[in-house]
Amino acid sequence: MAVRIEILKEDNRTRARLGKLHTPHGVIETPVFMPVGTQATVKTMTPEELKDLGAGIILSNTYHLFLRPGHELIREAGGLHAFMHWDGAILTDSGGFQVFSLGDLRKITEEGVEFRSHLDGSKKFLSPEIATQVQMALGSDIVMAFDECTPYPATREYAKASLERTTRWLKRCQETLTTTDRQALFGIVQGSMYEDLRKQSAAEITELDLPGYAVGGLSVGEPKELMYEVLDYTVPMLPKDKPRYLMGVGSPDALIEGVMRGIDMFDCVLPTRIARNGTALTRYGKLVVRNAESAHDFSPIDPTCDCYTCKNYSRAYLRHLIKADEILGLRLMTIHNLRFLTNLMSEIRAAIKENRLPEYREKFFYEYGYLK
Ligand SMILES: CNc1nc2cc(C(N)=O)ccc2[nH]1
Ligand SMILES: [Zn+2]
Repeated sequence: MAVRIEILKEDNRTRARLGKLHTPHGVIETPVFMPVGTQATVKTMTPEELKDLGAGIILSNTYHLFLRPGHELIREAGGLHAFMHWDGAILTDSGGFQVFSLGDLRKITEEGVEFRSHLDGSKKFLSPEIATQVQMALGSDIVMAFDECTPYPATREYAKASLERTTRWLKRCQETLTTTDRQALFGIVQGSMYEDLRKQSAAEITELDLPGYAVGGLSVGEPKELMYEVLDYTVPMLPKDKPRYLMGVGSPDALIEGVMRGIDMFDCVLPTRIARNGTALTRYGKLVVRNAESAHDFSPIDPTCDCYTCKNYSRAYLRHLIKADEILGLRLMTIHNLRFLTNLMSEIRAAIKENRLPEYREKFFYEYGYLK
C-alpha cells in the first residue's frame, strides 16, 4: 500500500497543514513528531508505553541495524515490526547521515561509501543499492534514499557536486525497488544553504514523483535562523500533495517554526537523549532535574502535564533516581519528554484546525521563555 498524505486543512496565515499520513501500519495525524528508535528500540520504552504516549510512527536507523544485529537476522525474524514487537509505522533512515557522522569515514566514491564500523573498526560498505535492500529486509514503511547530508559549511562547488551525486544515488535507490515498493521511497533535498542549489536539488528530486520528500542537510550546526531561511524558500519547491519531512529536528521551538513553514514530519534524538541525562522539557523551558534546586521540590516536573511521571513522581525523587543512576529515572524522564512532545504536536494540530497557530506560537514562545 502506498504511503500518502491526506491534507485536511491548509492554514490561512502560514504554510502549516493539518493532515493524515496513510501508511501500511496505520494512519498518523500530521504534523507529527517521530520518536527515534535507533537500535530497534526507543530507548527504555516498551512498544505499549509508546502507544500509550500517543506515538504512531517511529524512526529506526539502517546504519546501526546493518552493523548490529544485521538486516539478515531481522529479515529472518520476519522484519523489524515483528522483531521489536511494534505494530505502528516505521520510517528508516538510509544510513547516509550516520556513515558521515559516526563511522570512521574512509572514502566516498560514486559507487558508495566505504567506512569503518564505529563498533569494531571493521571495514564496511554502503551504497544506494545496499542501503535500499537493507531497508526492504527490515520491512520499513517509509524508506529514505541513500544520500549525502552535505556538511555545514560547504562551498558552492562542494554543495553542487554533493547534491548531484545525491540525485544520481536516489535514482539508483529507485531502480533497486520493485514498482510496489517504490511507493515507500522518500527522496531527500540537499543543496546546503544556497537557494539556487536547493532549487536544482528540489527540481531533480521531485521530477521522480516520489510518495514523499525530506529536507536534508539541515540541523547540522547552522544557526536556527539560517535553517528557517532555507525552509522559507525550499518547502514551497515541494509538491503540496506529498508529505514533507524535516530530518533531525527538533526542539519545541524548531517544531513550531517548522510547522509554520509547511513541514509535516519531524524526528530528533534530543528529547529522549536529554531525558536520560536528567533534563525535562516543559512549557516553561527546560528543567534540569538533577540540579540542586529540585532536591527538596516535591512537586511534579510539570503540574499541567498528563503523563504517568507527572501524575505519580516528584522532582526530588526523579533527581535522586538520576543521580543514583537508577534505570527507573531514565524511563520516567523519557515518558515525560515523549508525552510532552506528543501533547505539543496535538496542541499545534488543534491550533491549525482553529486558525490560531500564530497566536499559539506567541503564547508558547512567551511562556517557554523565548520571547522576553
Ligand atoms: C540531527 N540533525 C540531522 N540532520 C540530518 C540530515 C540528514 C540528511 N540526510 O540530510 C539526515 C539526518 C539528520 N539529522
Ligand atoms: Zn509529564
